Amino acid sequence: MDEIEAFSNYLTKSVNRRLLTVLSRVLELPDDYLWDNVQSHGSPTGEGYFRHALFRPVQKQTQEASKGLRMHGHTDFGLTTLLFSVPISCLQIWGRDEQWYYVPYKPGALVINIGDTLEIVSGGHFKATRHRVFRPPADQLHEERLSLVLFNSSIGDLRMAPAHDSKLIQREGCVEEQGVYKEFKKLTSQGKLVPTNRQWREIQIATCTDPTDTVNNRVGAHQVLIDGKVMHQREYMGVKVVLPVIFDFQLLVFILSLLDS
Ligand SMILES: O=C(O)CCC(=O)C(=O)O
Ligand SMILES: [Fe+2]
Repeated sequence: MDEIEAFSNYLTKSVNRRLLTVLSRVLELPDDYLWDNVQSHGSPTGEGYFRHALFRPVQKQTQEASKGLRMHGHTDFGLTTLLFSVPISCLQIWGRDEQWYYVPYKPGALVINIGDTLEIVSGGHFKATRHRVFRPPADQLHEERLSLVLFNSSIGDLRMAPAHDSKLIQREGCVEEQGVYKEFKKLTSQGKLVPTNRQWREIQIATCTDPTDTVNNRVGAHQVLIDGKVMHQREYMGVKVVLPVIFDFQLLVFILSLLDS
């Protein structure tokens, strides 16, 4: 336990703090701005957590119900997420060309996701990383996968808002046309309160949808068609969150091959 605590402390107070320094500098804020004003403190991970999970290969029935999906496309709620690069490829990110890509394995590397809070604090200059967990390529389907993730959380009572002290935001304004920032902006411009970091975090964790739920994971339930693309749509506290599913032809071929065998 002591070792885990020391490791969490190191990841949060050394690695993440330096990361927040770099991100503060990009926003032309004092070096410790994000660490002092947004990062949650009080324990090794503040209100965030360090998660260690070992995933076993999934059974055929689960594989078919989930269509290979292990976690829906989403953005993390907080400031930054630190994921340890692992040799079993499951983590995917959404590319600018609107395709999902496996994050390549780099021994000893950390994968850093930008979370919703950081997107909003940065006035949309940083985009929250859209990612999902998907079945690995065929040659890794029977392997166990270790997932080590540090979620850096932001101060629970804080309402999410752009850092108006940022010289970058003062000079260039906010980037309003995308992501969760756009939805938050809509609420504030209607004079409504946006959720606090704690509310945003808790509702997302509590209502996380199950990829094997064949009742809700279909168009007309949790999914909608936008410009011919299948999107996963949820609403949390008046904030609409729409994330891509897309139809995967490789997957169709894979399922048909399972039915054949
Ligand atoms: O297990 C992983 O690689 C990522 C998990 C994840 O994205 C999450 O828990 O938010
Ligand atoms: Fe995530």
